[in-house]
Amino acid sequence: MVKLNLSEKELLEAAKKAAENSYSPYSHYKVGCAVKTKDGHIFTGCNVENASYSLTICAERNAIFKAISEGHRTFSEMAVYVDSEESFPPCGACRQVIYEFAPEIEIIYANRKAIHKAFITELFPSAFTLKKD
Ligand SMILES: O=c1ccn([C@H]2C[C@H](O)[C@@H](CO)O2)c(=O)[nH]1
Ligand SMILES: [Zn+2]
Repeated sequence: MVKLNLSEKELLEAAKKAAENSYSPYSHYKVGCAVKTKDGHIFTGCNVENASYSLTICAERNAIFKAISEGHRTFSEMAVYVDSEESFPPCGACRQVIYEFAPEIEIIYANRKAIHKAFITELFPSAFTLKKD
């Protein structure tokens, strides 16, 4: 079990709260994510499912896209919470999106029983990138 500092605890609490808004009548996985921008704002997101399953958006991408849409592009921390007894790190699609905006970020991912931490570079080695303007 990893130890969290105060800022990380606050972020995980925000992710947990966001999971309460999860719309997941198909998988029943309630996922919440909170990202902190380098200037200290917290944005949250939950997973939103659809009867056409592939249209589902994960909590992580929802949180990041909300921040980007509000003009925030630099992130220092991310926490993901799933209201379940099993934990999973972000899916492949989310890893690609996280890497785009925060290639050095450490991700806290937790469930009802355990807390884990991993850098995006560990989860997503050899990332696909392009030169930016
Ligand atoms: O990184 C992930 C992986 C899955 N989910 C959601 C999508 C779907 O609603 C449910 C089961 O895949 O979990 C996330 O929110 N984040
Ligand atoms: Zn995902």
